[in-house]
This record gives sequence, structure tokens and C-alpha cells, in this order.
Amino acid sequence: MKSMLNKLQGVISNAYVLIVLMLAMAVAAPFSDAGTVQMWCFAAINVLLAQSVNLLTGIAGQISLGHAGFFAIGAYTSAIAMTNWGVPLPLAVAFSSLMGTAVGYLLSIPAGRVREFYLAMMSLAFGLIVYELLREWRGVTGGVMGMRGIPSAQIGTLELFGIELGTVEYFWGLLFAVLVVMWMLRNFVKSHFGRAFYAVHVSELSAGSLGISQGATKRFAYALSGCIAGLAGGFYAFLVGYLTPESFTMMRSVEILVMTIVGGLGSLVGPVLGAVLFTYLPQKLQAFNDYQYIVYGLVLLLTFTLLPKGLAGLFNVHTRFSKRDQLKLTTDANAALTMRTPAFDPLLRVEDVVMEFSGLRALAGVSLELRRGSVMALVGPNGSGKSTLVNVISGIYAPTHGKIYFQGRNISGLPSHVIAQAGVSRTFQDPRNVPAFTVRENVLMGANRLYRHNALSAAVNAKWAKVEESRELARVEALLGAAGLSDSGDKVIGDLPYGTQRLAEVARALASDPELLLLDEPAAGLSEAEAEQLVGLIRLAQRHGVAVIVIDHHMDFLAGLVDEVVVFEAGEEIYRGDMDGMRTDPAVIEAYLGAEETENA
Ligand SMILES: Nc1ncnc2c1ncn2[C@@H]1O[C@H](COP(=O)(O)OP(=O)(O)OP(=O)(O)O)[C@@H](O)[C@H]1O
Repeated sequence: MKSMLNKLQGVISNAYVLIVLMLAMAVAAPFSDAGTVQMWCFAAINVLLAQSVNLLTGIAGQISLGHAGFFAIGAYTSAIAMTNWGVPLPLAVAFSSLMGTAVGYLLSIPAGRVREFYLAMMSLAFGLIVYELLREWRGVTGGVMGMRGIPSAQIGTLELFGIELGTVEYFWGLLFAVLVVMWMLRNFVKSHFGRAFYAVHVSELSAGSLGISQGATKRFAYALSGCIAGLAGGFYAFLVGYLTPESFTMMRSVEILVMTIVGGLGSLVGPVLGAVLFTYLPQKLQAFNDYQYIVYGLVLLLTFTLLPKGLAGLFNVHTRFSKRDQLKLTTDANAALTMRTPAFDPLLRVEDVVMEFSGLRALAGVSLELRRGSVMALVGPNGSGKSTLVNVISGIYAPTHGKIYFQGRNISGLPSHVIAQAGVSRTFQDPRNVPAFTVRENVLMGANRLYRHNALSAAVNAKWAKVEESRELARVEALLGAAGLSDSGDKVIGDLPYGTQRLAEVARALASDPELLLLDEPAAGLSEAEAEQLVGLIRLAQRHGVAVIVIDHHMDFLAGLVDEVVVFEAGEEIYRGDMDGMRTDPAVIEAYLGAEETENA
């Protein structure tokens, strides 16, 4: 029984099954009655809408309660383009996508600045504004009476190059569009763009440290989502032949979001399942007469309670976030990191940096220099400013005073993603991985700054995109080997022990092929064997000329690994030198080691 269920799950999650199903529908369409094909058209439009929400909300993590706004903009744009300006069908539909893209981009400017509850409210407001505009801008939209007489496949008034298009031909066109959009989305989501969307979704702080601009990523997500919803709107207008604001109410927005969630956010198959269900459900529920909305509500409640991952969860559908399965890979352990030449030495110069938090001096004038291939430890009691220094160097905080030069360039106060792009990589005191990604995908995310191919190449799986993905996957494989994680590559990281997650985060930091590596307490919570793996990774970086700053309290771990130790107390340096000197330094004993011994006693 279980194996049969597994087989069924395998079949459903297979994209080819979906394609075969769609082709079968295309073949069956001419032999089906007009009402059935019409429903298939509505289902296809809903699939586009659900994919659009899935990209923005499921992948990029930006909730949308106003998607009917994009849908409406697409529908009215194409209708106006054809009826008022005589634009032919393909161009009119393309216009609706372009308009959706432009509005999506514009909306991202305010929406990208807010989160959670405020974002939900803002997207809701967007949908309401569009709805009101449709009602009030009578000269363009026809107001509450709407637009009628739009060429329609359903009525038989739609033409393409003089040939009449009926519902069946229109369905073929829609199906083709759905297939192309889903194929492109699948490739896109499995590329570094998809991983960047997810990185921003899970932690904007961590995304910045990977060289991913949260602002640019969100703008891109809104524009792409608007593009797909606009396309759906374009198709809708020429299917039904009339538009009124009542088709684009807040309820419609909610319905689009709900069908995506019920289908399963984050997967590509989920939105298809949700869209199909929500095309047929209202029709089937008509049998319940006055109670249909109660039954509708119950269906939703039950789905959310029993299937937290939506219908896709029921079928065990997992979207993976790399193109590994499609590529032939080579592994070359030496290819993990680039050999650095001493072009700029010192690589890092920190000059008199002060960091104040509302009057509290976390750093009180810190200066240091770091050479290529050297390892510096920052030690000191809790609250002495070690993490703050790492945060200031990596751009999480702009220093109150002082300068930081990296490769001769003043980077103080630059955004964290710009600093990461320049070659500064870091880990956090608490590992910040994407829990739903596998170990391999998490490490691969670190390589984000090294990709050069554009989004279109990623979406059509261009050769360039494949070459880059193979190259980075091979480097990741070598890094997984160096971290002792080769056997865990395919495991979902959120299910793994803390030590593995930490090691994977260090491997991820190295995957960016950095010049400077900043490790914030990387050995905390590691077993002895894992700590050895960590030492191996740091040495690998060092051999390749990477400069390393490591914060840690474990003297045994640091001994033999570091070239220089800097001890902090209350934001000031109280010792700089080697480990042996530190152990006998009176100031250090008084401020730090004495305290450690007392703590250990
Ligand atoms: N974002 C912040 N806002 C306000 N105060 C902060 C902030 N970040 C750090 N601090 C304060 O700055 C001081 C230095 O903290 P920091 O985290 O750098 O110390 P640390 O040496 O890394 O300590 P630990 O070993 O506990 O991580 C502390 O007093 C801390 O409370």
C-alpha cells in the first residue's frame, strides 16, 4: 500500500506527467463541449495567477493580498490596446505583461521597504486602489459599466491574422503560454536567481552577506510576478469579451492567494493543483445552495489544518533549487578556491573605528591590519565588541567614526551586499541557512556573487547558464568534501544536527571564493571531529591566500591555528600578539582569562 502511494507521489511530482496531461487536454479539446473547454481556459488562467503569487509569496516571501490589481491591469491594458488602438492579439497580450511588469516594479518601491503585517496591508491597499480606479476612471475603463464588445474567443469574435479563434484554439494558445511560463519558472527557480529569492525570503541579513541585494531582489520579484499576472489578465480579457471592476475585487485577490496556499507555496506543481481545485470548487459547491460559502470556508479550514504544506505536501512534491539533476558534473578538489596573489597587502585595514549604539560605545577606536593568508583571532569577554567589529567590517553597521579599507578601497558604511560582492564573506553566531534547502543548495547559495549569466539565460537554460551552474556545483562538491559533508549533500539542512549546520555555513562562506573570511564563533557547539573539519576548512582558505578573522572562546581550537590574537575589553584592544604571549599577559589575565578560569571552576 505504502509503496503504491510512493509510486503515485512520484508520478504526480514528475513534471513530465503534467506535460502529458496538458497535451492530452489539448488533443481532447476539439472533441469536448464548449463549456468544458471554457472551464479549462479558466483553470489555465488561474494557473498563471497562482504561479505569479507563488513566485512573489512562496519563493520571495513577499505576501500579496492585491494580486487582482495586476490581473485587472493586464486585462484592461490588452482590451484597450485592441479595441481602441487596433493592436493585434499577440501584441496586446504582450502589452498586458509589460504593464504588469512596470506596475509590479513601481509597487516594489514602497512595498520593498515594509514587511509582514504592513506589507499585507500595503498590497491590500494596492488592490483596492486599482479597483477604485477601474470604477472611477470612466473615460478609460468604462467605470462600473465596464468594457463590453472586446473581441472574445468565447463569443467567436476574436481573430488572429484574419483567422477566427474559437475557445478551442484559444485554449491551445493558453496552454502553450502556461507550459512556457512554467518551464521558464522551473529553470529560473533552480538558478542562482531562485536561490536569491529564497535567501531574501528567509533572512535579509544573511542574503546581504551573500552579496544579494534585498532591494533589487524584491524589485525583480514584484516585476516578474506582475508580468505573469498581467499576462493572465490579457488572456482573460479576450476569453470573456467584457470586463467590469467586479471581476477584480478584494475577494478575487484573496481567492488567488488562497488557491496558491492550498495548492502548496514554494513548489511549482502546488499552484497548478490549487488553481484547478479552485476553478471547479465554486461550481461544485453550487449544489449546496445557500450553504455554499460555509462549505467553502470549511474546505479551507480543513486544508490549512490537515495539509500545512498544501496539496503539494500531500503528494510529497519537493522543488529543488539547483540544476544538479540536469547537468553532468566533474569534481576537482583543487578547484574549490582560487589561489590569491598578494596584490593588495594588507588586505584589510581598520582605522580607529568607533561604533556607538545610542550612547553605548561597543567599539572605542579599534585599528588593525590583516595580511593575505593570515588568521587573526578576536577574543575577549562577552559584550567586548568582537561581533560588532565583524558586523561593521561586513557592512551590517556603518561605523560611527573611522575607516575600513579592503583591498585599498574604503568600504566603511557600504551596504553589506556590496561588501560581500567585493569578496568579504562571513558566518553568523547562529547559523543562518535556508532550512528547506539541502546542504548542497545552501552551500551553493554562497557562490551567488560568482554568477554572471542574466535572468533570461537562467530561465531558458542557456548554455552559458549551464556552464556556470556546473562550475559552481563542482566547487561546492569539493567544499562539501573538505567539510566532511559529502554524505549529507542531499539532506534537508533544517533536519540536521547543529554541528552540521555550522560546518555547512562555513562551507557556504567559502563557496563565494572570498578574499576575506569572517567567522563568528564557528566552533561553538561542534564535536571534536567537527572542530577538526572546521580547522581543515580554515587551513584550506589560508593556503589559498584568504585572510581569516575568527571570533572564538576555545583556546585549544585557536592554538596552532592563528597567527595573531587581538584581545578586546569594553570595545578596546588590550592585547595583540601570539597565543603564548596572551596567556601570560597580566591585562588579559585580569580582564578575560581570569574570568574564564573562574567561570570554568
Ligand atoms: N544592535 C545593537 N544595538 C545596541 N547595542 C548593541 C547592538 N549590537 C551590540 N550591542 C552592544 O554592543 C556591545 C558589544 O557587543 P558584541 O556583540 O559586539 O560583543 P561580543 O564581544 O561579540 O560578545 P559575545 O561574545 O557575547 O558575542 C554589547 O554591550 C552589546 O549589547
